[in-house]
Amino acid sequence: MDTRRTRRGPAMNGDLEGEMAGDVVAEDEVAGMEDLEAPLTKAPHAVPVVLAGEGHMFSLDEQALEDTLLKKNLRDKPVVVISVAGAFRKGKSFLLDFMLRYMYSKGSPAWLGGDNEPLTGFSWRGGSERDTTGILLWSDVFLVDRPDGSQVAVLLMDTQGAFDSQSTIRDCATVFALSTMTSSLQVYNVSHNIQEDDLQHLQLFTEYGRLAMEEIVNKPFQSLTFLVRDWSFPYEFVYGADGGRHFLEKRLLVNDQQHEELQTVRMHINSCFSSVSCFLMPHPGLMVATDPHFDGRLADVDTAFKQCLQELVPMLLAPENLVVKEINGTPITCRSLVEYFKSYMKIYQGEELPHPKSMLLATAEANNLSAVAAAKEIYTTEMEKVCGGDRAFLAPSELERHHRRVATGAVALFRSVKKMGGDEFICRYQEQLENEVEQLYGNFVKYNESKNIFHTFRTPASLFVVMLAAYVLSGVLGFVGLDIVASLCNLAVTVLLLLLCTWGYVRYSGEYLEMGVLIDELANFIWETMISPLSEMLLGEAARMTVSGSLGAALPAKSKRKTKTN
Ligand SMILES: Nc1nc2c(ncn2[C@@H]2O[C@H](COP(=O)(O)OP(=O)(O)OP(=O)(O)O)[C@@H](O)[C@H]2O)c(=O)[nH]1
Ligand SMILES: [Mg+2]
Repeated sequence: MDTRRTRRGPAMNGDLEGEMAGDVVAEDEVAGMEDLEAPLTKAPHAVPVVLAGEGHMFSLDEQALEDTLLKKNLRDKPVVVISVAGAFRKGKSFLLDFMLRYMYSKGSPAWLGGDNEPLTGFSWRGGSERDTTGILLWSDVFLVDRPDGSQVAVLLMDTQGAFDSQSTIRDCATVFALSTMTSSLQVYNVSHNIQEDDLQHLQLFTEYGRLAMEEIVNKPFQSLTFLVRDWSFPYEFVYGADGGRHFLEKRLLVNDQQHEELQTVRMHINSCFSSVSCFLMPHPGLMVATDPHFDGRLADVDTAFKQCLQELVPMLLAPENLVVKEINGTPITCRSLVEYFKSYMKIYQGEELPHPKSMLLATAEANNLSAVAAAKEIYTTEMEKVCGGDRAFLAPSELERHHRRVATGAVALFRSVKKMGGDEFICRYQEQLENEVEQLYGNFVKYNESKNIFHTFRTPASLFVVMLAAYVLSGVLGFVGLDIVASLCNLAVTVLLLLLCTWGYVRYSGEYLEMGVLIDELANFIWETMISPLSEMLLGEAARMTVSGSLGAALPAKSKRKTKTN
């Protein structure tokens, strides 16, 4: 009997202990049928499966996940995953522990428990610092018989609260997205009201989830329930599911008078989930919210809260209300859930997904980027005026002068636009602008060079010069009797002529561009290694001769003058 007690729920209702009747069975009780006599020691507990590691990286404890889900009696059962997510310190784990009580009570009307039982299960506590980290599953997966005769495995999932002081937006988005992607029902725990920022964060996080899903189906996620805690306006919308439905209809209403921003967020939520509902929960009482010694006993909880729990928990967990997890319309078993978990996790550990950012960072980035784009636009337009398609070739020094002038103007324009993010942030974007402008200038330089007629004709000129030289050489060699070498020169003339014709055809037709590039490279090589050094040498020689000639002519005149003055 002792061992069985350890195997039952941690917050068992005394009167329910020992009862096995009903249609809900903790999985290890079924598993245990095979080896009932084996010593059973480990009490049901929360199993961390997604662990928050150093450097804001999450890792998956595959072993723990497999140990929880791949038990013989479970692995091929369709799985129902109920997750609770939302901001930190808002009673998520506390609520999950009531769900555990319900699951362990196997449908008993007295599932809520006795007045003086402390609430145990997933770790919860008072205080202002976060408690839950990563994602945890309850070690007992509950096998439930549904009214249609099918048996499903029910898994409860607790998640790290969002927006605590140690998590980045990316951390929050990852936990929320992972839990939404792997659950059939996501309970979005919000406080007091459904505010616009709650909707915006939901939009951001679900979009982050959608990115990681391979095939985007119409509705990537299943059910979403907004759970509004500490609802204070029952005179407008009554507590519970009914009031919640009316309240949500109003909150998610899309109409033409709304700003586009408000419409988009609502349409996004409707497009992401197959069903969306809402439940309005009253305040649980001051003892729950403020007493450091409160241990979860019902005696200290307000009656209205308890009444609502009696409505909420069966609404989520009663056998007839359970919805099997589906991905792309296919029901998922515990075994496939393990695989999905692994592959989703890999995507979030990789670097291919964009990093969600805080609102300020995203806005600052957007307005700095748009200022960069405007400045680049000005630079391009002004430079086009100087050396665009309809302009003639410009001397490189002149082009550079214009570049300096226009680039300075573009940077000045960037600086003059009002931007968010602070000086250091803005400087980064200014540097980016300067680099991009330099790249654009590089393109303008190349474009300008292509307009240089000498540059354009460098290839045919090089080929022609070599061809002429080979032709003359072949004549001279033939004349002195070196016929074999002369024939080789003639062959070179033919090859060069063929290359010249091919180059002309490529330029004219725009076909076989690779061949054109090869011929250009060959001609460039000839130019750089033969023609250019030779012409420089000849020009240098000619200049030297001219200078020495003019000096020679000038010297006697100078000496004449000298003698005259003397
Ligand atoms: N005001 C209020 N407090 C609640 C409610 N439910 C639970 N609490 C209290 O909120 C505190 C935090 O409860 P937890 O369940 O640990 O909250 P959590 O959302 O899991 O917190 P993290 O794990 O840090 O994200 C506890 O002191 C609870 O007594 C509620 O509906 N309203
Ligand atoms: Mg918690």
